[in-house]
Amino acid sequence: MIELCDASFSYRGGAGAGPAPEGVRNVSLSVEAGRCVLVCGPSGCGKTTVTRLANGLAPAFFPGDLSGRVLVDGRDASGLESWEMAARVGSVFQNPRTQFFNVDSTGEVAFALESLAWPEERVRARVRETIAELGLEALADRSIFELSGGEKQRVAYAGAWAARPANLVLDEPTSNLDEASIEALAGYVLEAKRRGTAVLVAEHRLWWLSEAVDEVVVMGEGRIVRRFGKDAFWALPAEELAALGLRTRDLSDVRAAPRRPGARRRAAAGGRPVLALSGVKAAYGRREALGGADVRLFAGEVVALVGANGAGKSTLCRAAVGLHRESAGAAALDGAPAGPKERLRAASMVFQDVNYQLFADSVEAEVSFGLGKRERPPAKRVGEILEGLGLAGLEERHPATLSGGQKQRLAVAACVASGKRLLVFDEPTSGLDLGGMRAVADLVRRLADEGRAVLVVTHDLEFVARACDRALLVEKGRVAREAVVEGDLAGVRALLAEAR
Ligand SMILES: Nc1ncnc2c1ncn2[C@@H]1O[C@H](COP(=O)(O)OP(=O)(O)OP(=O)(O)O)[C@@H](O)[C@H]1O
Ligand SMILES: Nc1ncnc2c1ncn2[C@@H]1O[C@H](COP(=O)(O)OP(=O)(O)OP(=O)(O)O)[C@@H](O)[C@H]1O
Repeated sequence: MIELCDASFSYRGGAGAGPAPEGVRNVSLSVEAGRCVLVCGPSGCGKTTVTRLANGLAPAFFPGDLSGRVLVDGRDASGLESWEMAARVGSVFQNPRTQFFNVDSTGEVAFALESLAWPEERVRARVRETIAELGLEALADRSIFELSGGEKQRVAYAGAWAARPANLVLDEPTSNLDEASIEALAGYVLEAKRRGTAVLVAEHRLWWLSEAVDEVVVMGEGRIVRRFGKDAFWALPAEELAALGLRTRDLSDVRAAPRRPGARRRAAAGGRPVLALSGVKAAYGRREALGGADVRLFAGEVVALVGANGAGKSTLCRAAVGLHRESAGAAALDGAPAGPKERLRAASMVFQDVNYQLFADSVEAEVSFGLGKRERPPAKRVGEILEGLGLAGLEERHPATLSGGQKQRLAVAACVASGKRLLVFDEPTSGLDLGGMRAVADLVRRLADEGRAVLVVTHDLEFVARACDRALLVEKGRVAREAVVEGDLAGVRALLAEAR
């Protein structure tokens, strides 16, 4: 059982402008055994901070001032040793990469059990059982560094689940997962509840929790602003959920924003693509990740790369912009053969894990970081980009102190400021609330309408509906099929169904 009693937390050194600069204020909630409480609300409202209080990371790893009380199984969290906390609370972080203590996946699943000093035989048996239960056989004994984003998230969940802790704390556990894995996770949460586990989840995306959730706590600017029981929450009209920044998988945007036919016509007429990849192969050591992928991307269009976790989407993007050298195949920019270096010069990319690409010491400096003097946008343009992505007021903040969604939008801002013609975004809306997703979608759309070519890896159907012209299904390292985005997204849905 997890209880927060009038808990307030301010990050030390985190004070500054922007929403909820102080972390969270006067939060009271309780998650009883066998129940699931969802914490939601717009980006920066304090969801992650609530999960950090529940698993003791704040203040143990995130220094700050805590008042009020946090109780885990009736014990004051501040009095629990870190191993005791780990034994009681299994956690999945917003960014799974930051939670691994081991370099291999199986070691990571065993880690919590070893910390509890279980005998070796018992650890082995439980690890085997957990891997089988979660269907992770293909990911066993792999280097953590060599897993795709979704694969990391699944290993993180297995690590949290292995010890069958009495409490689970999940911070946006679906942000990198494909549809099948999200459904599976929903099933595990139900199973955990059935076994009496208390489950606290921070999320923007709601549909996968429709069966599991018992109580919904909505936050705004660091405080709890509303609370609902399960039935009252699901009875709320869609507009009200949208006003709270929540993602209900409303796909009506696809009708509200008719696709621009220009780019598609050019593509159909066999015009010259900005980027053409044909038969591109790429590998990590001996593991083949791309087995002959073809992509044609035209100026003025946004093309989605969809497909299962581990299908090769991120690798395809890295190869497209010259960051991962292909072992075979051809690439061209505007019809002329282009090697990796030329593509790297022509393109800008936002990585799936944006923590790898935030380098500057302020939000404002980050937007022009790495650009030559002549390429730097004027201050007014930087201001406009930040404003458009809901980051106005955070200019002076250090990027490391931003919430997950704020970091994500900052990386997008920097990519946009580069002024390059070929833009590649790897899951730019994972972990974004409705407003953030729409801001990124509209910005991406505008960039394409201005004549740029945009490639986006995404599992986010709402984003596809709002921003994309076409979707390409990546399957086992190849582009297997494509669909035009229109109407009820039937074509894209069929692609995703095939991906499973
Ligand atoms: N390490 C930190 N240092 C200083 N301030 C922080 C830190 N982490 C978060 N904050 C600030 O605390 C507030 C709450 O952030 P938190 O990460 O809890 O929000 P969130 O609701 O999880 O956001 P998101 O949906 O974007 O992940 C924000 O204003 C954020 O900028
Ligand atoms: N650094 C690496 N070293 C070795 N193998 C890797 C590495 N990165 C990815 N892989 C493997 O290559 C394959 C393709 O990974 P990639 O990251 O391109 O997939 P993805 O479609 O983007 O997945 P996700 O939706 O989970 O992000 C997967 O089998 C993955 O395990």
